[in-house]
Amino acid sequence: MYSGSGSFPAEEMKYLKLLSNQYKNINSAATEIINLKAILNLPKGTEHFVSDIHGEADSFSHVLRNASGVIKNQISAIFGESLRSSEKKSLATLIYYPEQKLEKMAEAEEEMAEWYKITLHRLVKICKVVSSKYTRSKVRKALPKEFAYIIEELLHENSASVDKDMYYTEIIHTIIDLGQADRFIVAMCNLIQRLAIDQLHVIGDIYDRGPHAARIMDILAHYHSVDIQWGNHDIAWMGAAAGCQALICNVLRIQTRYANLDTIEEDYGINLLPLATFAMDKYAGDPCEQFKPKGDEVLSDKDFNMIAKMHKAISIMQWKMEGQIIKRRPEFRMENRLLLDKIDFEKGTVLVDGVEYPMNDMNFPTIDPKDPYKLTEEEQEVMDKVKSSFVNSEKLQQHVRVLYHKGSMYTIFNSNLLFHGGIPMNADGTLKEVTFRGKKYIGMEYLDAVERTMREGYFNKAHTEAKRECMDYIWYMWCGEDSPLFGKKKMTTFERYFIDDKTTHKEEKNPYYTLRNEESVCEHVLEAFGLDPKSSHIVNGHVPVKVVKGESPIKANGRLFVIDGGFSKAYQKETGIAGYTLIYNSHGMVLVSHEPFVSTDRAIAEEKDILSSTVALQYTQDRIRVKDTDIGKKLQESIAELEKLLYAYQNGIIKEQQ
Ligand SMILES: O=P(O)(O)OC[C@H]1O[C@](O)(COP(=O)(O)O)[C@@H](O)[C@@H]1O
Ligand SMILES: [Mn+2]
Repeated sequence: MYSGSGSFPAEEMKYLKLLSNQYKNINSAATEIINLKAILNLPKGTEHFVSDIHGEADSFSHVLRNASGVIKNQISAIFGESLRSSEKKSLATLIYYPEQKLEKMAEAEEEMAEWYKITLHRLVKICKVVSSKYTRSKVRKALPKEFAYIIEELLHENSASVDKDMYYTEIIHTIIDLGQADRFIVAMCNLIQRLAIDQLHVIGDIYDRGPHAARIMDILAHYHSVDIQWGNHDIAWMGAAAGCQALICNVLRIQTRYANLDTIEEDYGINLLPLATFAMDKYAGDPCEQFKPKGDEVLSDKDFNMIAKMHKAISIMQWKMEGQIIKRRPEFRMENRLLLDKIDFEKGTVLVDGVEYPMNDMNFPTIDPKDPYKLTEEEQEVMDKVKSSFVNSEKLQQHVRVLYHKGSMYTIFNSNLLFHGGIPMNADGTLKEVTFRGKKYIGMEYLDAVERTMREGYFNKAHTEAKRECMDYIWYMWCGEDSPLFGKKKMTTFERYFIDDKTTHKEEKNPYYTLRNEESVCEHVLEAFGLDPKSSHIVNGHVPVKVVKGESPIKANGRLFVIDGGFSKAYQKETGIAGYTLIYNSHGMVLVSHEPFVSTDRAIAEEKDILSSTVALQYTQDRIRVKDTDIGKKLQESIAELEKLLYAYQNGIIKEQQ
């Protein structure tokens, strides 16, 4: 309680008077204080962390729907042995995919009215548990409008008296009689899904490799509470959407590499015809051996060959556009990536860091050895058309704005520091000083400066030098050595396509990626971000955890988690699993690993859930409450202000309003 003496300083008075417009008298201020104090004592909401989704919308969506296995566990905890395991499975499937499951039930179930009744009672039970740690007002906000009142009644039912029991049974009857059961069940299932995850954190790399990044972006755009830490693949798309030609080429190269043209053409309405026609003509007799698309997509021979040609055409354009950036930005110090001018067109070799290697492909009809970084007229035409499609794609621009709006380079949330890649570090574990746009930065300040540039590159006026400069920097963040999102000495894309000697494919990582295994190093990073080194954690993605080789996602004695578990199918043979979710609930932290997801169809028809297992736990002794969280701190500040207002009312400093 505030125990001041006399009046308040002028500034404070101004603020309290404003506050008194909202809490007009002693009663309303006191009520609000009581409410806020009650919230402080509730268990903290559950946070889920995922990363490196790489276009795998179906498994990502499933993991959201089943709350990384939490809902299934809750069903078991609530119903225990009182339900058969097949019934529990069926209930779980209903909660994850209510519309589809209802349709199936309508076909198969003979006693539909009875099924509705039993199901509604079960759903109410689950809903009660998942909503129990939120305030009524928060649950109310999550309720679909049309059923808000009824659901609230049902949630706060405690059938102590016979009368009440009849009342609730009557509600359920009426819902069924009025033919509203389906809609009502869908509403309840969505509510359970929504309440199971209070805050979602995406630690980057939503895009590339997998087929449906656009669908993931649609889900995130409408998600009730999410923050995104940009990954290198996300910023590649952000730069491409801003109009950076080198990144447009990169994005298209990766889409053709994984034969994911649907995202480009269907989701984003980007016309690839100019590229396809050009590639079919220019590389007509070329089998484009090195550019055959990856993945298990079934393609006709015709499509397969066409995509390979497009893949090669856009890759050559990429190296040209990148070469132009490297030449106009000597400050990037990326001259070792200028390889087109190191090709010996007679000998069929290339010089990489002074060593000569044979090239496995020498058909370069568009490269002029005297001016290898210049686009041909035709390439320029393709570039112009494709670029215009990117900057004018309404859907892409909308998704990129979501990335800007909900995303950032790093986030600090409830004492956890989240970022996709790494913080540039010296070999001795100190943070590396980086020169960025002519100024020197370290650690957090560097990431802040990068973030400003990321925003400027997109939002600044088109056709200005400032915007162009920022777009070049966005490209640097995709593949530059000192990029916190990339953090490897070089991206050896050219070598991977054209040099068979695998030693040239190596991409040496910044010391951060090994030093982060040490607790003291993580503590140092946490401190540099203003966090308590003994109680905070770092959460990273970006580098797949090679579980098959015995690598652990938990590093530095539990100070750091790497949660790139391989949502991406292409990386599952490396990781041996199909993704992680880190869960931070009121009991502590839990890391859950997921088995591969088969398909949404089988998840519904055969009730196949993702098998998830707990790989690590960090449980606290006392339950973590809202007062221990960031929101709790804000609430405590509000309470302090309200107590001052109360004091002002009680001591005649501010007049009560009616
Ligand atoms: O496996 P792919 O698709 O060939 O990609 C390899 C490239 O992807 C990268 O690993 C970057 O992607 P990630 O951020 O997903 O690691 C590069 O370092 C590497 O050159
Ligand atoms: Mn990455």
